[in-house]
Amino acid sequence: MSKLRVAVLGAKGRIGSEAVRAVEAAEDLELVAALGRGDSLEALTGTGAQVVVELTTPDSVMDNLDFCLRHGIHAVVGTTGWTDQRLAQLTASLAAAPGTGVLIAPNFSIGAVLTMKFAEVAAPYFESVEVIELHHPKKVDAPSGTATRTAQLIAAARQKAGSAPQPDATATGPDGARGADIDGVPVHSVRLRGLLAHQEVLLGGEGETLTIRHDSLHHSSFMPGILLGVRRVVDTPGLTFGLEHFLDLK
Ligand SMILES: NC(=O)C1=CN([C@@H]2O[C@H](COP(=O)(O)OP(=O)(O)OC[C@H]3O[C@@H](n4cnc5c(N)ncnc54)[C@H](O)[C@@H]3O)[C@@H](O)[C@H]2O)C=CC1
Ligand SMILES: O=C(O)C1=N[C@H](C(=O)O)C[C@H](O)C1
Repeated sequence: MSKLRVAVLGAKGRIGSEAVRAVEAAEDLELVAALGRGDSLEALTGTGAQVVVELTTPDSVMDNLDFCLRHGIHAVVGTTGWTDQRLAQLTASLAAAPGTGVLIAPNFSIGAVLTMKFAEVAAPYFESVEVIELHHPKKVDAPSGTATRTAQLIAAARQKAGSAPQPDATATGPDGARGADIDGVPVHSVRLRGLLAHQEVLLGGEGETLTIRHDSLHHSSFMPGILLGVRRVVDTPGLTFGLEHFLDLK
């Protein structure tokens, strides 16, 4: 059986360099390009890449995906910065590229995907829900893509269940003291030397709390999810948002 031809964008970055090693080590995949900032995307067509793993920056991802879709190259995207407007733009580009698949995964680690799922299930059962994400200090975006997605899932689950607004008597204090408001869910971002990627979802009800915590201790935690995405995206045209769809968790 012929190997799937894979390219990595952001190949010199923290997660991109780990992805290069993971693709090289996979027997059913062939790494055909490992591109960094400034490298020409023409290498993708020149090498016949079938799938791109996009691990760059929010300011690069849209142009890179535009190139991929114009050339019928599938994409597995870990880069953050996904707004409704960007998703609408991508959906329009995908409509003009029938048969091409894009997976956007806010988080590729199984534990983080399960954290999001557990939080979504638990959220309607508690009065209060807040998210704390903790990352290394070189991260450029806040809140993290994972925390943003977690808060959106929590808010949607609470709205569906008819949950009341969260209790919060805060009337004074500096801006930001209560975190970012993502669909009514407070999200707090910590940037700390020594950390990699961590998240806690705190839920509170009458006389009890529940804490759901996940820790990515090494970039290797994201690799099985990336490889799963590469193998599945080629048979999944259109936009898939969230690795849970490839884990049969939805
Ligand atoms: N979904 C997930 O599970 C994960 C997502 N991420 C996300 O992946 C992205 C990258 O994270 P890190 O590796 O920590 O950042 P990083 O800054 O270490 O790496 C990004 C790399 O992309 C390169 N780059 C920028 N524009 C480029 C372009 N147009 N073409 C090719 N390369 C380009 C940069 O020069 C840099 O080497 C971030 O958005 C981060 O949040 C990170 C870890 C896990
Ligand atoms: O920048 C990171 O490191 C990470 N980014 C993703 C995010 O913003 O959620 C995934 C993970 O948290 C690591």
